[in-house]
Parts: sequence; structure tokens; C-alpha cells
Amino acid sequence: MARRGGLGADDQGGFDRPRKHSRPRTKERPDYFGAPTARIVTVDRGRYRCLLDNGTLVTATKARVIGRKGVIVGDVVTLDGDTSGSEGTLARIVEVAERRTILRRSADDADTFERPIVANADQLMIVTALADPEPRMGMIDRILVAAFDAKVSPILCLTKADLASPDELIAAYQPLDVPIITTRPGSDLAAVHSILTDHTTVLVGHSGVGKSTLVNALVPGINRAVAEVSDLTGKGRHTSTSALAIPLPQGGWIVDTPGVRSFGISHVKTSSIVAAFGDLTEFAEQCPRGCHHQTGAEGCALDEAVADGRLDHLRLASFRRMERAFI
Ligand SMILES: Nc1nc2c(ncn2[C@@H]2O[C@H](COP(=O)(O)OP(=O)(O)OP(=O)(O)O)[C@@H](O)[C@H]2O)c(=O)[nH]1
Ligand SMILES: [Zn+2]
Repeated sequence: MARRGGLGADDQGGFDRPRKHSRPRTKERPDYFGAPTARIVTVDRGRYRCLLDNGTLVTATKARVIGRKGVIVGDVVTLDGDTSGSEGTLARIVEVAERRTILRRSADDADTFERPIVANADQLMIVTALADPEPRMGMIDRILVAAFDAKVSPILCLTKADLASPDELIAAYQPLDVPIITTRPGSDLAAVHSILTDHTTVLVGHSGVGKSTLVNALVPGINRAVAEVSDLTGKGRHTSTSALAIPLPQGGWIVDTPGVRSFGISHVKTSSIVAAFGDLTEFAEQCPRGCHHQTGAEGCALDEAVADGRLDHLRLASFRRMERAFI
């Protein structure tokens, strides 16, 4: 006679095992639909400063559901808990939206650990002084490579045009099709504004190039806003190495990166540089397997393309310089 569950009803082996998958859930996973979303503007010692869509600045921690996943500046997050932004309150980050881009760097080339620094940026502005400090093309090239790799559009901003001519740098970077902006004290920033509007643009540059001067000119009153953020961290000045995202009055964001002085690019692959030079890919496909495309590379189809006029030699020279920047 068949009894329901008869088989193995007294079978120790079958029923003593913990039934991991059939245990009833004690708690339903909460549904965060309708919960406020915010942008991470800075990170300081495990505390995340988030700007709600309504303009409220909220301090938050990571909820346990986030686990070990990193939350970085530029991330779009869902908040739970107290999102009033009142002093002493703490919200919880319960969801991190999928990132459109991640800008990474390794601190230097010896450090192969890649650190994500900014999420969801679509532009990267390399701020370089034309003098004082002297421009370093190697540095510009490395940052360009990092931008191409992250599929973030680079922009070159040449400051201190009152001290030296930009002609040489413009000639060097024009073949890359990178927008180039020059500034000087009191210069009209309309071109800068229009390139930044409705984008999320990360600013990188060496100390002293005039990045703060530029940010202050772009965002009136930001001195005060920076001070507010540092006050809330309990320190007199903003000493965090975190990036700081600043909303632009006309729409869009700029992300200032005080910590990024060097730009290790040990995580970048050759293929992503070739991919960044879309017009070169069709030629490179004709190269011998494993071709590094450098000067003297045997049978490199890029040389042939230049020889028969299909490719501008300056463009190839720029591509090779980019590749050399990290080989
Ligand atoms: N001649 C000239 N000086 C400038 C220009 N822009 C900025 N400076 C000066 O350059 C110096 C450095 O400017 P900052 O804006 O502090 O440079 P920074 O890149 O923010 O430097 P850190 O704060 O150290 O990261 C200051 O003395 C500025 O007044 C410019 O277009 N021309
Ligand atoms: Zn080649």
C-alpha cells in the first residue's frame, strides 16, 4: 500500500538534513519602489554624502544588503531610513544603480590594484597649465588612455594661456579629435559651460594647474559648498582623498578629484586603445596577428594605410603615442 511520504518517512538520512531551500523566509525582501534616489557626492571614512533629487544633502551608510560592493562618487543610489538630512541623522543605502561607466586608476604602475574612482561620468576633462607648472605630455597621454579605456570622452583644458602659447599642445592633440579649450584669467567661459552642460565631467590635473580657480569660476559660491561638506565631516578642511561631485547650475555635474595626482594605467588593455580610434580599427584588422602597431612593426597595416593616403600620418603618430604611454 502506498502511503504518502512513506518512502523514507523514517529514513534518518533523508530527513535530518537541514532543508536549506524550503525554510520559510522570516522577512520579505523590502520593495524600495518609490524610495528616494540620490547621487553620491563624496565619501569620507565609511560615510556617504548623497544629494537627493530635491536638493537635500543626506549622510548615509551602506545597508547590509549592499554587502561588500563598493559605493563610489557618482553612484546613483536608493535610500531608506531617515532621509531628512537633519543634523545627526543617518540614512541607509539599500540599492546601487547599474553604472554606465567606471573610471579607474591604479595609484601607480607598481600598484596593479585598480581602484574605481568615479561612476557614471561621461566626460573627463584633463586640466593642464601651459606654464607654471610646465605641461607634461606623458601625463596627458596616460589620462587620455584611461579615458578611452573607460569609454569616457576626454576634453583637454589648457589653463594659464596668459603665460604661454597653446599652439604646440593644440598641434599635438588636434589629430586625436579631442575638444581643446584654453583659459586665462578673466576669460569667457561660455565654451566650457556649453561642453559641460548636462554631462557628468570628471576634472583631473596636477596640483597648481588652476583646477580650483576653474571650478570656482564655473560654480559661483562653490567655496561655501565645499566648506559645508568639510564641516559635516567634522574637520576644518576637506582632507578626504575622495572625489567631490558638484552639481552645475545649468544642469550636469563636475567631479573634482583632489586625490588623482598620478594616473597609473596598468589595468588598460591595448585593444581598448585601438577601439577608441574607431577609424583605425578597419586598417588594424588587416595587421598580422599580435601586431603591436608600433613604428617598425613588421607588416603593420597602419603604415600601409598612411602610405597610400587612407590615413593621416599625424593621426597614426598620435595613436602610437597613446599606445606607448602604457606599453
Ligand atoms: N597666470 C595665471 N595664473 C592662474 C590661472 N589660473 C589659476 N592661476 C593661479 O595658479 C595658482 C594655482 O591655482 P589653483 O586654482 O589653486 O590650482 P589647483 O589646480 O586647484 O591646485 P591645487 O589646489 O593645489 O590642486 C593660483 O595662484 C592661481 O591664482 C591662469 O589662467 N593664469
Ligand atoms: Zn599593426
